[in-house]
Amino acid sequence: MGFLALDIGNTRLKWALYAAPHPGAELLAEGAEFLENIDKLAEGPWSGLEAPQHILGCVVAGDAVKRRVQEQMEIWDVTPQWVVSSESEAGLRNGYDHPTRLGADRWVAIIGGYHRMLSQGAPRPMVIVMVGTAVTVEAIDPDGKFLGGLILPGHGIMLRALESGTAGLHVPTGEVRKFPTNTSDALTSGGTFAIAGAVERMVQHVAAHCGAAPKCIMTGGAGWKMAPSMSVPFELVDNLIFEGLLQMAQRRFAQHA
Ligand SMILES: Nc1ncnc2c1ncn2[C@@H]1O[C@H](COP(=O)(O)OP(=O)(O)OP(=O)(O)O)[C@@H](O)[C@H]1O
Ligand SMILES: CC(C)(CO)[C@@H](O)C(=O)NCCC(=O)O
Ligand SMILES: [K+]
Repeated sequence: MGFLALDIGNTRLKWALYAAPHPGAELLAEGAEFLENIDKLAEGPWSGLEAPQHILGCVVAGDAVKRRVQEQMEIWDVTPQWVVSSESEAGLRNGYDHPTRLGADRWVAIIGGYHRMLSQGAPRPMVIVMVGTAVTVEAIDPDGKFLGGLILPGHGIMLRALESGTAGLHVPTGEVRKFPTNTSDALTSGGTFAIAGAVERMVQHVAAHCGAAPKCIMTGGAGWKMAPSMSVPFELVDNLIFEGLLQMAQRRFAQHA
C-alpha cells in the first residue's frame, strides 16, 4: 500500500515514501537530489525501495525533467499521477484568473497548509510562504478560498542577478544585519529583507481583507534561513508539499485501498 510523494522543484527533487496514501501515514524513506542527479534514482536511492502502489507528484521544473523522472520509475509497475492545479480540490477554491496556470507546487502547499490550520482549531485566514528557487507568498481566507499570491526571486536568483548585472558585486555570502556595513552583509541582508518585507505586506493585506490576523506558515529548502528575520510569528513546516500530497492522495487513492 506504499505511496510515493514527489516534489520536483526548479533546483531539487524531493521524494518521500509513506506506508499508505493518507495524512499521518508512516514515513518509510525519503530523499532529495539536485536535478543534475535525477537520472540515477533508479539505480541509487530507489533501488532498494519496496515498489509503491501509488505515486503522486508535483512538477514545476518542466516536461523534460518530468520525463526523466518517469523513466526512473520504470523499475516499478505503477503509473504516476501528476498534480494539475484546478478550480477546487480538497476543500480549497482556487481564485487564480486561470486556475490551471497556478504552479502545481503552490496549489499543493495551499492544500497542505489549509488542512494543517484546520486541524489546529477554528478556521483562520492564512499566509503560506515557500522559500525555494523562487519564493511564493499565498493568501487564503478562512473558508478555503485562495485569494492570490506573490512570486519573488529566491535568494540565490537575487544574488546571481546582482552579480551578473554589476561589475563590483562578487563577494562571499554575508550575515543578515539591520545596518549592513560591508558588501557581503548588504547583499545577504537585502535579499532576506526583500522577502521578509513582501511577506509582511501580504500579512497586512490579508489581515485587512479578512478582518483577522492570518496564521502564517513557512516552508521550502531555505525556510529555516528566513525564519529568524520574519517580523510576525511563523510556523516552520519541513515539507508542506508532502502534507498537501497526502491530503490529495487520501481523496484520490485511499478509498480504493
Ligand atoms: N542565505 C540564504 N537565505 C535564504 N535563501 C538562500 C540563501 N542562500 C541560498 N538560498 C536559496 O535557497 C534556495 C532554495 O534551496 P533549496 O534547493 O534547498 O530549496 P528547494 O525548496 O529545494 O527549491 P526548489 O523546490 O525550488 O527546487 C536556493 O535556490 C537559493 O536561492
Ligand atoms: C512560481 C514557481 C516557480 C514556484 O516554484 C512555480 O510555482 C511556477 O512555475 N508557477 C507557475 C506560474 C504561477 O504560479 O503563476
Ligand atoms: K518547491
